[in-house]
Amino acid sequence: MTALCVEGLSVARGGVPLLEGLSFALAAGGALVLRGPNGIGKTTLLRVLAGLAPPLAGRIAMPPDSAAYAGHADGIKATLTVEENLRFWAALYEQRWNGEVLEAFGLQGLRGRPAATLSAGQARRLGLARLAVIGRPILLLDEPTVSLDAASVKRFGDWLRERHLDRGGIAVLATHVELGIEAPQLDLAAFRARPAAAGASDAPFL
Ligand SMILES: Nc1ncnc2c1ncn2[C@@H]1O[C@H](COP(=O)(O)OP(=O)(O)OP(=O)(O)O)[C@@H](O)[C@H]1O
Repeated sequence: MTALCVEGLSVARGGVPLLEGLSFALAAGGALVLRGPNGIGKTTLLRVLAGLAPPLAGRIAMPPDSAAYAGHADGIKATLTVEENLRFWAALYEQRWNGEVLEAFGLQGLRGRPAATLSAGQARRLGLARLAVIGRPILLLDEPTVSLDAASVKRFGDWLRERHLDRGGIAVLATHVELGIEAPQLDLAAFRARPAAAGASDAPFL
């Protein structure tokens, strides 16, 4: 059964430690909402969990090839249509194509449109629909509802609850928006990295 376990994790950005001593565990069906002010390190943490950047310290345990990160860049191929993009991703991840995803993300009327012509919210819906076709059980979601209207937020929340979490998926989300899922919140302010202790630098040699 899929699980995500984080122990004593510290992360840095641009060489600057941001968060330290993070531990949490999620079993199948579990979700966690990351909270904290701008710049605390939510994106950095999600990228480290996704394996896109190395941790400073600590351990991340999950089954191999089980996570997908969805960040600010939607990763959409502009010259392909909406449906071609989704079929491309499904094939890349060796998943069976199922056209139901178009309806689940409100894309059926846009299936033949070149992705380059989508509005910001429509492109975001396509980027989120990617998550539904690649079949990864652990979703790492960075502000997934940016640019979405209220109906699209609800549609995504419903999909996440009914089609992902209720089927044993896991999600870690940075979001300020209510998605209608039951999830504990982790306030990252409590894990802000302390400045290096006095005397720890090599200033005497400068
Ligand atoms: N390329 C970079 N090089 C150095 N520092 C960076 C870089 N990108 C971001 N930072 C800094 O790293 C810190 C953490 O950024 P991060 O994007 O993880 O925060 P966040 O909690 O996701 O913020 P927000 O809520 O604004 O999206 C911030 O202080 C930011 O200014």
